[in-house]
Amino acid sequence: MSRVGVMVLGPAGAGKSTFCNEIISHMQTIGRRAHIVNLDPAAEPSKYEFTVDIRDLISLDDVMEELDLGPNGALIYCFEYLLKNLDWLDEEIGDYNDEYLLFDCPGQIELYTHIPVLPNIVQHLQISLNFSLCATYLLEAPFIVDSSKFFSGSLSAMSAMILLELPHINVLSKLDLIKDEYGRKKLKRFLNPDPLILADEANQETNPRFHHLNQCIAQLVDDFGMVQFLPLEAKNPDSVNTILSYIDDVTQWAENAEPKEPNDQIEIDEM
Ligand SMILES: Nc1nc2c(ncn2[C@@H]2O[C@H](COP(=O)(O)OP(=O)(O)OP(=O)(O)O)[C@@H](O)[C@H]2O)c(=O)[nH]1
Repeated sequence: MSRVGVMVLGPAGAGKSTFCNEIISHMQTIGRRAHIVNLDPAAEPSKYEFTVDIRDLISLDDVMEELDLGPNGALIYCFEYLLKNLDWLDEEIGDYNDEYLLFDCPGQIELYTHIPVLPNIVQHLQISLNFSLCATYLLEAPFIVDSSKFFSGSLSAMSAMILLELPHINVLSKLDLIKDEYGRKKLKRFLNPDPLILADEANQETNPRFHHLNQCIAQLVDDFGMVQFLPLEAKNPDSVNTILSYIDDVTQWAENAEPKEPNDQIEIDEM
C-alpha cells in the first residue's frame, strides 16, 4: 500500500493554495478525502485547515528576527531545519492511507532551481514514507499568453521537473481572468503550443541579436516535451476534476487504493 502525495509548485501568487483548497472541496463532493501539508513557513491562513503545518516546527518571522536574515535566506534556513527534523514530518503525516496529501510549497523560485532541499524531501517521502508522488506546476494564464513569458514560464517548470524527477503536470491557473474572446482564442495556442512557431513570434518582439537564443530555447522546450498545460478554472468542478483525473492517473491512485474488505462491501450494500 502506498499513499499519494501531490507537490503543488509554482511561482508566488500562481494560485497554489487556491488550487489545494479547490481540490479538497471537489474531492469532498465525490466522497474522497485530501489534506493540505503546508510547507510554506510564511503561509497565510487557508480555507481548509492545514493537517500538517511547517509553522508548527519553525516560523519564518522567528528565523528572520533571531538570525537577522532576509525572507529568502530565512526560507532556506527553514527548509534546511526541516531536513534535519524529518522525523517531525513523519510523525505529523502519520498514517494517511487512501487519502491525498497536497504539499503546498512556497513560491520562491530558488527552491525549484538551485538548492537540493525539495528533492531531498521528495526522496524521503518516496523511500521512507512510501508515497506515490507527482508534481503539479502552476503558472498564471494571463502571464503566460505572451510568447516571451511562455518561454520563461516553461523554463521554470522544466527546471522543477528536472530537479524533482517526478511525474509532472503543468497547470495554467486563473483562466477566469482571460475574459475576452481574443484572449481565449490566444490561450488555446498556449495549452498545446508549438514552441518553434512561438519562437518566431517572440523574434518579432525582440532584438535580432537574441533571435538565435530564442530559437535554441524553443528547441530545448520542444525536445523536453514541456509543452502541455492543463487549464484550471478553480471555480469550475469539471476543470478541477480533469486535473484530478490526471493526478490519479500519474500517481496510479486507483491501483494503490486499499482494496475493500468483504464486510465493508456488505455494509455499503445494506445502506
Ligand atoms: N481570479 C482568480 N484569482 C485567483 C485564482 N486562484 C488564485 N487567485 C488569487 O490569486 C492570489 C494568490 O493566490 P494563492 O492561491 O494564495 O497563490 P499561491 O500560489 O498559493 O501564493 P503564494 O503562497 O504566495 O506563493 C489570491 O488573491 C487568490 O485569490 C483564480 O483561479 N482566479
